[in-house]
Amino acid sequence: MDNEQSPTATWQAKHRELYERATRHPFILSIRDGTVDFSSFKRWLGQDYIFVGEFVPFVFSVLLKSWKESEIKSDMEIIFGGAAALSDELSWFKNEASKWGVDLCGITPFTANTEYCRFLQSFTTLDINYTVAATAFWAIETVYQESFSFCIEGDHKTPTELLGTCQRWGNSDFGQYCKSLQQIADRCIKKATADVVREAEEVFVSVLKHEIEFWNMSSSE
Ligand SMILES: Cc1ncc(CN)c(N)n1
Repeated sequence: MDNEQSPTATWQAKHRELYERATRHPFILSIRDGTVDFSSFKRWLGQDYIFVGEFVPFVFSVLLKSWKESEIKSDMEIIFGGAAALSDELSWFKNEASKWGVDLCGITPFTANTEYCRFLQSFTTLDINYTVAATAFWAIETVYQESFSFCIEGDHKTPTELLGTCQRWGNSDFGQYCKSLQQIADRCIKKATADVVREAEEVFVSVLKHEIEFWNMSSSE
């Protein structure tokens, strides 16, 4: 990052309590300390497969906004890299579901998931600008990166069966990708009007709240 303050880092600090609840949720802590209930993990797996199905059009809508609104060519390359990886991600979910005996066809989304997916859909309209959408995209990916990387850092007791899942979002390449998304969001926010900056911050907070609800849904009966 350059010497100037990063707006997204400022928001991470300002909303620290919420940020911690999203990235250090009891569900994640239970994976890290090895006490996770595998039925919760299976619930998360099925629900997240549905979520990723909705995340695909969201990411492509960010890509389209970047093509239309960004003067920096590399933004599109970074976002397209993320979009292209989702095909592999959906295959990973199918493979993982068959390993765990989760029937992906028979899954009904829970309320928290439906509401998060509706939130994602709201970004696909043309009136949401690139700055706001790029902020949401960075925040969504970063919560997973910070959560799952914590499960494979230091003195963890993550069950062997879950290491692949944690590595999927916790690996350093994914971390680097999230940093690139953060740089995109920061650059856009620094140039945006006060109204857009306010909207982007609200969206950041909304992502954190949706992520917390998503973890709650996964870990509760
Ligand atoms: C709920 C949720 N948030 C984030 C991600 C990471 N793309 C995900 N797969 N699911």
